[in-house]
Amino acid sequence: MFFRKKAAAPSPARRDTGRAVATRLAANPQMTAAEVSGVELFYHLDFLDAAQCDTLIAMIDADRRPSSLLSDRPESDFRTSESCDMNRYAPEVQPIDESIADLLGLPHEKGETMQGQRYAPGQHFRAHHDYFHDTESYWPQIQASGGQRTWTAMIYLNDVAEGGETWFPQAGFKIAPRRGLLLAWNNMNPDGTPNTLTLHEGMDVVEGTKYIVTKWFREGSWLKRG
Ligand SMILES: O=C(O)CCC(=O)C(=O)O
Ligand SMILES: [Fe+2]
Repeated sequence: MFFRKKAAAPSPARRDTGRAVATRLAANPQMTAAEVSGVELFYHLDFLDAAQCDTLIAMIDADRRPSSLLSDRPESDFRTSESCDMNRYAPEVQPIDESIADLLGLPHEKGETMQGQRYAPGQHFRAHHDYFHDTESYWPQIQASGGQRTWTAMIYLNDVAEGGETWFPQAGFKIAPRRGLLLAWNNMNPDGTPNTLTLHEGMDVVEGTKYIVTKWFREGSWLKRG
């Protein structure tokens, strides 16, 4: 009898989603594929205009609360930003929410509620994976709410005077906040297993305030049908 750490099982559904989204993004002339090793990562320099960014920033400022962390071992210094949920049916949010899903070619039902995030100087989100770990106690609840996360889309709502870069230390990629820029990456490997190289960090803001929105997509439907 051998006892060894269970390897993640390949997933044809996640593999197919990964391929379909990457093919769609690669075919979009407004998207650029980032030169990184081992992670599928694309960006769009001007996904939102200044007025859309300002609207979302005002909503985040009005509704922010300390960010939370889904983990069996939360650390107090790990994610020090503030967050809020962006109601997908709010008239200012809905067109943006749907345009992100359309950009990736995913049904909006697979998208979690868009999250607004605000980082003051000294605040950060330490290195983490966006995918869920099937060894954590939250896993059954994740499976019941659409399963594993596949793609992440993030939009920077403003320029930041210093700091606040998003850093992928293992893939060797770092990008500074730039108003309106959308970054999207596949959290899975080509075979549909979690890609450890997607480890990333929201680095400390040094000067200014950083505002972003993040949209995580699940393999199944996150939205409950009523
Ligand atoms: O703030 C950043 O640059 C990264 C945010 C992030 O990783 C997330 O929201 O999952
Ligand atoms: Fe993340």
